Amino acid sequence: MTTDRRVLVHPDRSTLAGAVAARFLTKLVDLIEDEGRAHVVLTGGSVGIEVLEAIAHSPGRDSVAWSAVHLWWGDERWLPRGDADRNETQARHALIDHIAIPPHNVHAFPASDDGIELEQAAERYEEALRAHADGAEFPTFAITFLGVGPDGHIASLFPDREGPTIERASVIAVHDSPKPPPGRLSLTLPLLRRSERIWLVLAGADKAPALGLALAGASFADVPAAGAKGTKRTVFFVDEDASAEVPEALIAPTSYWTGAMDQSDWQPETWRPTDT
Ligand SMILES: O=C(O)[C@H](O)[C@@H](O)[C@H](O)[C@H](O)COP(=O)(O)O
Repeated sequence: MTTDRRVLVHPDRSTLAGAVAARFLTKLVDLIEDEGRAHVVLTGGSVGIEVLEAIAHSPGRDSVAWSAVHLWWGDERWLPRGDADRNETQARHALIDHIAIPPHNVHAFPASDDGIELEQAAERYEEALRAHADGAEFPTFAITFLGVGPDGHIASLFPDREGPTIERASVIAVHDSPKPPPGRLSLTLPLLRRSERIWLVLAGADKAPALGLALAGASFADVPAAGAKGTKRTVFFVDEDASAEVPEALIAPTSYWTGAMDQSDWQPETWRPTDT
């Protein structure tokens, strides 16, 4: 078993979303069979939501015992409950409204019209996490999805802000997000890194430089995606445009061949497709 980071390249974002959805459902069924329950962290962003839509449209969707799944978010935008730009709203429309998951298993961040301040909202979410920790400090996240911004941000941890380097807290209030809205809530890297599997999903040529830097050893203060590392697996699911600056050695052989790969080099026995 390796915790090395792996890059899986797909021809386009639609194929990427479909492939991640298929992997997710298969893995989730196995995890529930093995562990009895699975805590999953969702992400906002267009690619993350497309993945949720692909899950909702998958024939395997209803093969999951959703009552054994708990859904969390890696971050949230400080907007009124039900606002179309909230990650929760988009995830409900894309997937949650279409699956038989108990409402108390869906752990949304507080909203800006809940009558509390951003800092109190961060405290409340941390309390909710601790309340579902099964005797540990926090739940063990089986799979954490993360989108990646063109600047390498993940969740609401942005370069040139204090968020990526915060060690003392697990859930923080963000007041100065360069990506609107300025007010956000975010899990911090120490909490995200408790995830067994971190699945980063990104597409588009504008993501290529940040991905290349993240995989080439940039510091997570400069490129927060560089700090995303699961305890068991870290997989970057990308489309071909986003893979343009990925070191060749990190691109896992996939069912999709880019022009750069020489098919004669692939020894299928050295790569386990279920290795995610
Ligand atoms: O609240 C958010 O905006 C997300 O959590 C953010 O971290 C997002 O995942 C990235 O900005 C990538 O977004 P795209 O997939 O749309 O590029």
